[in-house]
Amino acid sequence: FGKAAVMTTDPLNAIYDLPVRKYVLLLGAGGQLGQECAAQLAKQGISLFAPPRHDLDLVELSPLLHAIKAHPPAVLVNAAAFTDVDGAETLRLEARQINADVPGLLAEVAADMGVRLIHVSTDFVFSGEGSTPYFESDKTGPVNWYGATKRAGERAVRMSAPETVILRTAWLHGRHRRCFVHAMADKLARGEQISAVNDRFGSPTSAAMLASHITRLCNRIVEGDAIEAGIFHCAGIGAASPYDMATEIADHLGVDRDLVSPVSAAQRGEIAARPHFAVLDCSKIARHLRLPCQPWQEGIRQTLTQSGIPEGKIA
Ligand SMILES: NC(=O)C1=CN([C@@H]2O[C@H](COP(=O)(O)OP(=O)(O)OC[C@H]3O[C@@H](n4cnc5c(N)ncnc54)[C@H](OP(=O)(O)O)[C@@H]3O)[C@@H](O)[C@H]2O)C=CC1
Ligand SMILES: Cc1cn([C@H]2C[C@H](O)[C@@H](COP(=O)(O)OP(=O)(O)O[C@H]3O[C@@H](C)C(=O)[C@@H](O)[C@H]3O)O2)c(=O)[nH]c1=O
Repeated sequence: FGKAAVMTTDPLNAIYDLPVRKYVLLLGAGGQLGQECAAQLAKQGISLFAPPRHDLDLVELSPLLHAIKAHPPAVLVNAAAFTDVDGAETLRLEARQINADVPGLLAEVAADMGVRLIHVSTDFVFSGEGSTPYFESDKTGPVNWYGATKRAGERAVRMSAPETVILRTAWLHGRHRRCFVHAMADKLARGEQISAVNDRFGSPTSAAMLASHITRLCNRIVEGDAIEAGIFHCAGIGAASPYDMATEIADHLGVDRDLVSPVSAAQRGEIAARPHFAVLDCSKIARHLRLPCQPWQEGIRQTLTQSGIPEGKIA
């Protein structure tokens, strides 16, 4: 008496309603990239299982691995990660578990079951010491713990499931989660002065573009097309500093570029080291998978527009 009966249903049960070997299993569905992937996959009418973290914590992986074995998807997209670069320096074990151990275990089951894995990685696997864009075959050399765990994830996945498509991306921005682009746009729209790093370069990437490429790959795999495996760089084309991004945002808004003050990375006083020049060459994905990337400026404007900040709003 006095105790209410609690009915619990396993969220993983929903997998069994989907067409075996014809659906996409998406992890990290609540994240910046994951939300965009879920939206685009659903729009394409692809059968999808995209459990949020509160339904499926990847720290407890066995029920998921069991479900994949019992009812395999066509594709497993891993967009889940520990992405707090400074936080990873102290939460080392947690970062390693999500970024390296979990992908390795997923890859083992994917390979056993003949499921294609699409795994997302980062420009932070590189040291950033050079001054020319990185190719997929270039030597890695992470300068922080996040990058080290992501490189370990790449290695674990390739070892267990050589058929995996690894998409290395960079400096993601998008409409679904507050990011650098929104923070800068809000301040500039209020006429506030902002400071942005001008001695660090990367490849800012729109989550919408990356999700569109992932969706197209999923579509092809579900349809039974042969997709080349390996590492592919998939990012905004060109090199940009945060200062370049901020001035691009100012131009989009139609506000004075002088509101953006250049600062050095050293002046920001960050916890984790970051690569100085981690620009990605994205020609391989265009050539081999027929998925050309967009220039980084186009991506910034896409995110602003999709976030309800159209061009010249402030002018
Ligand atoms: N953001 C960026 O600039 C870049 C990201 N990448 C890579 O792209 C991919 C997507 O990143 P992005 O979307 O930006 O990252 P987000 O941090 O926005 O999303 C990551 C998702 O993973 C989830 N997650 C973390 N830990 C667990 C867990 N234990 N169980 C279940 N889910 C978990 C997070 O849950 P919760 O929502 O609760 O936090 C979140 O939904 C990652 O592989 C990342 O390394 C690569 C380059 C740049
Ligand atoms: C807030 C702020 C940031 N910045 C710079 C610092 C940094 O280089 C950049 C973006 O800030 P972030 O905090 O997002 O930086 P960071 O955590 O380094 O972002 C990284 O995240 C992980 C997950 C990745 O995989 C990387 O590709 C990269 O995107 O802008 C400024 O110059 N001024 C500012 O006011």
